Formats: sequence, structure tokens, C-alpha cells
Amino acid sequence: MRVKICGLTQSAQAVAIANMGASVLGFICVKQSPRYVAPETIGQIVQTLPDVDRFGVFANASLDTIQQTVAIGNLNGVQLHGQESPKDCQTVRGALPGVELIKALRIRSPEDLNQVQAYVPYVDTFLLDAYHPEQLGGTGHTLDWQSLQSFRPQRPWFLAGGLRPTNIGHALSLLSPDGIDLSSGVENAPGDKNLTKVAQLFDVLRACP
Ligand SMILES: O=C(O)c1ccccc1N[C@@H]1O[C@H](COP(=O)(O)O)[C@@H](O)[C@H]1O
Repeated sequence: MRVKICGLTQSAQAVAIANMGASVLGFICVKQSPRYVAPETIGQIVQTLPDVDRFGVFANASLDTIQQTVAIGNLNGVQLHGQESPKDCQTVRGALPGVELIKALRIRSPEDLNQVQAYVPYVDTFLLDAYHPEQLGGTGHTLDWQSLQSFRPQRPWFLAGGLRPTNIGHALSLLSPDGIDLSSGVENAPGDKNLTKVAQLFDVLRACP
């Protein structure tokens, strides 16, 4: 299972988290977020990293912005976390072949899962996050895990939304996602990761059946 830790802003923390076992690191490229990092800073952090996947998280960004950030930041994945349509995903995929494309869907009710099918031809991976009326992501709110038990998309998927070392065991006792994504659940403050909590997370994952 892939483990993605999102909202990195500091090189030393990113290196430590990769060395603890994270397989994907996420950088928030949404300017309104307190976790925003500029493309040049991402590039500097990425230079220091061991072999790990590096994703930029965007919301309703222009293709130009996404392409430039991927190039400057040396990213190998793009997570679209806004209201991007299947056509938008098709455009990003066409412009960035070889870059993994994740479409994040913010789930308010089980019916929201029906939109997944329309994205299948254009994305590599899905990510399910909790819906919040004022925040795009990093909300710390959990999904209704029970309602996802029959979710079987035709692409690999990440579970996100309010995951913490203290609830990940319960989530994984109900669901078998291809990956998990944590941000605020392993932080001291937005963008400042708590390495003790990240270590606790990996302890729990090692103990999971
Ligand atoms: O973290 C942010 O500030 C953010 C801003 C805009 C879009 C997405 C954002 N974060 C994503 O939110 C999920 C879950 O976060 P949490 O674990 O509930 O805090 C994660 O995928 C982040 O990539």
C-alpha cells in the first residue's frame, strides 16, 4: 500500500518522512492554502530527497501553471483537487505524458461516487477526500468509511480525509485502498509536520494485519 504524506514545506522534514517509509510526498500548489509552497521551493526540497514520488496538489489551476510547476519542482505526479472536469483531466494528461495523474474527489454523499466512472479513461489514480464547504482540502474531516465498503473503481485509489495515527487502524479494518494520504493528522501546525506522529503512523501500519 502506498503512503502519501501531504503538505510538506520543509526539506529536513520531507527527507525524514521519506526515510521513514512514505512512498509519495505531496506539495500544496494552491496559493490560498496555509501549506502553499512556491515551485522554486519545491524544486529545492525535491533535490534533497531520496527516491520517492513527488506530487503537486492543484485546484482549478491553469495548464500553464501545472506544467511550469511540474518542470520547476521536478514533480512526477499531479493531484487535481478542485472542480476539474474529465475533459480537464484529459487535457492535463495529454500535456504531461509520463506524469501520474490523480483526481481527488470530495465526497459529500454516497451519490458523489457516481462521478468516478466519467474520469476513468483520463486519470491514473483516484483520491477520496472529505467535503468541506469552505476548505478545499487539509480539513482534518473524515469520510464515512462504512459507505465506501463497496467502492471498487477501475483505477487504484487513495483514502484521504482526517486520517491520523489514532484512526488509521480502524479505517484499514473497514477498507482496502491502494494508498492512504495524511496531512493535518500528522502536523504541529499547517505545513509543519510532526515527525513523532509520522513515526507512530508507520508503527501502526507495520502492526496492521
Ligand atoms: O492541505 C491543504 O491545504 C490543501 C489545500 C488545497 C487542496 C488540497 C489540500 N490538501 C489535501 O487534503 C487532503 C486531506 O487532508 P487531511 O488529511 O484531511 O488534512 C490531502 O489529500 C491533501 O493533499
